Amino acid sequence: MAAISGLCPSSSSSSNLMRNQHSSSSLSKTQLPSVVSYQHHRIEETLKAGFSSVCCNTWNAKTTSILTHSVAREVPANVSKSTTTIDDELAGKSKSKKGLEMDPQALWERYTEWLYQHKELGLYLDVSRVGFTEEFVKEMEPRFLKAFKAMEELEKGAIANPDEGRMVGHYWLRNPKLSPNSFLRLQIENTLESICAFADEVVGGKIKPPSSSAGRFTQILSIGIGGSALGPQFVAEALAPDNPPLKIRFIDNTDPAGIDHQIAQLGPELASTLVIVVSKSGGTPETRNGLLEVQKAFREAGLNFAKQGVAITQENSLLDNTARIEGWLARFPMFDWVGGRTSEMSAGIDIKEMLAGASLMDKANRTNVNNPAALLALCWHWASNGVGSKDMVVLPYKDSLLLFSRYLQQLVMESLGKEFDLDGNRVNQGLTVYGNKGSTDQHAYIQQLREGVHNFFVTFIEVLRDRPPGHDWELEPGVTCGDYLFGMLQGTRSALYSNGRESITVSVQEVTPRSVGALIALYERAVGIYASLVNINAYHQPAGKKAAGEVLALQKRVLAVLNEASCKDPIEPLSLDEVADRCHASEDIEMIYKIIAHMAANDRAVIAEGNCGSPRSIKVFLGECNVEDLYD
Ligand SMILES: O=P(O)(O)OC[C@H]1O[C@](O)(CO)[C@@H](O)[C@@H]1O
Repeated sequence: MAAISGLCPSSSSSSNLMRNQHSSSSLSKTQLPSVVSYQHHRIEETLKAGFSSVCCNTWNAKTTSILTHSVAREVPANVSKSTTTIDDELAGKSKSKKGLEMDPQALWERYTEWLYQHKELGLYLDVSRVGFTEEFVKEMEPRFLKAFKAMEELEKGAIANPDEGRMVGHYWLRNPKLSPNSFLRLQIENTLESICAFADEVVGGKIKPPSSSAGRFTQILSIGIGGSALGPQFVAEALAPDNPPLKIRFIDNTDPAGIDHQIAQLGPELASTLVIVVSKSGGTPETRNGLLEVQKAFREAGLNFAKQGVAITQENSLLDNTARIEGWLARFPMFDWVGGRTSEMSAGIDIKEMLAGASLMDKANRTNVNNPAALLALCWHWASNGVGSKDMVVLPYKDSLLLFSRYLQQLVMESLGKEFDLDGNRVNQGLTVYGNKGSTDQHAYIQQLREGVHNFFVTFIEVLRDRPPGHDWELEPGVTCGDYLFGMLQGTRSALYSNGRESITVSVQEVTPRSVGALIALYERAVGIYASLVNINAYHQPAGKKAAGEVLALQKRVLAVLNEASCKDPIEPLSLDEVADRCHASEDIEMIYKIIAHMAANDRAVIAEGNCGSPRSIKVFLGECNVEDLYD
């Protein structure tokens, strides 16, 4: 508990949970925003909006001054209008009144006091622009203790996913020695070795496609969805070299036009394409559909799919069995105890380096002292009141990290978006994540973040190195292209702060397999800790794959009814009411209308007469009657 008390910047203990231990700052307790009680803060959200004054007014904020400030924020006439432009952003200033009230010295103190650094990884975490108070940190301490304990148990192999009765073992993937038994350890180590060996042989041309003039694989087509797509997509985008030995493209949906597009883009290179089908369960319909479409394209091109197909899935899943029976080129396991959204480290690009980065980050997150994931979780809890009342906007200022926001969207929202807590209470928890990339977004929705509805907090992802050494040049005196990107980030951070909008900044030296692994590990852990703080299971996905099944079952009944009526002589066109009635699904009449409209739009032998704008006028029948169907 003593260590936990160190959460507070005012503590004299050297064992601070998250605070920068190496700080030389002598910020005293009285300088902290200690007047606002946490409870009051919760009840009076307006006070929260006045956080900039908490931070800005020398950390000695008085309740009255916050209220005054808060009220001022609501009275536009008293506030000089923010008229910031890109130039202002580059100058790091906002013309809002609130900006003028800042106390830069106190802000600098808070920055240095709380700055987290992981020296070996070259990673920094700055939470100074999140306004959590000393009281808040203290109040959260017991929950953090519980979360750390739960994480310790999880890493030892506890059933941390109780709804599914599963262990949660993604941390073992980057440190197999942590596995609860030697069987699992060997499984992880052997899989890693066999994936690396396979990848080397594919890249080196030892494993080659059977009938390509290229003589080696030139393309990868990855088929998967959710965690079985977003991780590889993010990592490929972040880390692929300019001219990779194999180019990678993805099918991550059941949109036929999208699938056709990917196959068309491959053209004759289909013959030298390695198709990797990723599905933990091995039965996800979208992935199955992508596979069937691609297999059809192979057949039509006279190619043998099995010789170019790789399955990554749980042993004995439908996909695994299919791949085994059809004799696919290779099969690699996904483990029951690794969730799809945390499976990024189970196969990929230069995974050893990624694993090393993740492992270092895990180690840093395993301590009760100066723990970056706990610090993130604390900020999320503070910013969203522990109930997701604010959205998390993720802004990576680096093109290659574009997909990080989408990746985090799944990781965070699928893990935290839960109806019930661990005690069975309905809580409807969550934390909304969205984002694209800076500075591109500067010319889009950041306008609203800066001046509009205040329903978010921001996470900036900063990459310190602009380009590989030796490639930079000044496009105007003293200024490089990368300086602009830097200026955009810093200017936006300042402008948001001046307007009372909180932000976190995560900085890495460069985008490398190691830093990407560390980023993934940082967020995986933060999600796990946050889930403990709000008492939910982060590791299951009860809502998952239920969407299409009922609709497709109804579609089959509609087709059967239409077929029967259309085989009569003369054909019996039916109204929608009649179809619904004969399907015994009157309550689904709207869905029946949509099914018929969709089939008619796709030339599926359904003929609908009448005006689609007035569904009640429609009469429908099949262009072709299938007599055999009647006797099925
Ligand atoms: O890897 P699978 O089993 O195909 O699942 C794909 C995705 O579907 C979900 O299970 C539920 O939507 C995700 O968690 C997962 O990433």
